Amino acid sequence: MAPHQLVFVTGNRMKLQEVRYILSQNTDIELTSQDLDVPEIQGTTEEVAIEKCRKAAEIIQGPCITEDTALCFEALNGLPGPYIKDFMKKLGLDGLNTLLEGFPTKKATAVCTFAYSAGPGTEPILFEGKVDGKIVPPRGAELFGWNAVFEEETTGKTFAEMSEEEKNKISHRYRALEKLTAYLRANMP
Ligand SMILES: O=c1nc[nH]c2c1ncn2[C@H]1C[C@H](O)[C@@H](COP(=O)(O)OP(=O)(O)OP(=O)(O)O)O1
Ligand SMILES: [Mg+2]
Repeated sequence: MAPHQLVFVTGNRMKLQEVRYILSQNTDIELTSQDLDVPEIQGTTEEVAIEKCRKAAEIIQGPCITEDTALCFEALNGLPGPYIKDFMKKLGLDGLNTLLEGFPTKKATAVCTFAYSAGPGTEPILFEGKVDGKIVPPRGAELFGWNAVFEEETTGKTFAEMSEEEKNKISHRYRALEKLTAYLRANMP
């Protein structure tokens, strides 16, 4: 069987690295990438994901995948959600903790949404993966986004305290990619 080829449009090198790692463990997909920071609209995570993938397919004039990561705080009814990037930029990792001071719950869910477009003019399809945890003062190397302040529920470790292998076996991204690859297997044998 010929390997599948897929273009991942993302401006984030760490995402790309994790996606390459996960796909290389589980599939014969050959991933290429386009380093574009596609503008993101406001809306629900689903709306943001669909619109970004639609625009990415237009720009590259072909099939592609995009990915949106949201970090949803239970105490804030799901915020910052898809706006976590701006929150982190303005508040930093300590600020994410401060934000929850005074709230009884620090629970958070990491949500990864992949979108696949078969090409310009087609409706993107979404694949979602979630993992539960809570927001804690930073622990571990601060190499990727909010990894150091997200303590995963079942292990009690922050993502930053896990090896690449460990995170990529249980992460929101792994779970979303499982669904995407199952779809590709079923529809593009
Ligand atoms: O597993 C993760 N562990 C820790 N931090 C993470 C993770 N995954 C995304 N992140 C950060 C990156 C960005 O600050 C925000 C999501 O924003 P998001 O728009 O999806 O990512 P981005 O703009 O960096 O790349 P892209 O060009 O694919 O949109 O959360
Ligand atoms: Mg982005």
